[in-house]
Amino acid sequence: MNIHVINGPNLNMLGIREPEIYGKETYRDLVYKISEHAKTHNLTVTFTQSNHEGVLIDAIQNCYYEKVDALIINPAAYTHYSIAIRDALKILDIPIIEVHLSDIMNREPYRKNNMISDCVTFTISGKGTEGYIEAMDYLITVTNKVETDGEPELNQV
Ligand SMILES: O=C1C[C@@](O)(C(=O)O)C[C@@H](O)[C@@H]1O
Repeated sequence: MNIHVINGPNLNMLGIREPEIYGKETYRDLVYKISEHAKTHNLTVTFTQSNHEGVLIDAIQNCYYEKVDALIINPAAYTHYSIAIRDALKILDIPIIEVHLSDIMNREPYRKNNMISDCVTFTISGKGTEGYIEAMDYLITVTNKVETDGEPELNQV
């Protein structure tokens, strides 16, 4: 399985940026953690981090062209107001897991506004960097289930 991981604005500043909210691990630590987990489970992961909305949209569209199997995305602040990112996610017909390091539903009221939650497979919020690992584990479980269960209606004689 080949998974793309997209992180939005200011997530490159993890470890420096409000560590009491987002933790002490850096973006580099996050990429390492995800990559190590991917290695042990035979997954291919690629990454995009950008502070620019258009770059994030290009990365989402690229998942379509590159035939990526699943997307893990933390659009950061764009979660709360980007119709353009919402529209781009609607293009994809693959599992999309939305991850937030912090618990966005229990912070400032404006973070409750979520433009993408109804376009994603599910949302993991408030689990720090472990949220990305949980998203990968979910994708592994779902993929194994599809492989094990097969497509019974096609196999029936
Ligand atoms: O930049 C971020 C990070 C965030 O997506 C998170 O991971 O907790 C939550 C957003 O509200 C915020 O703007």
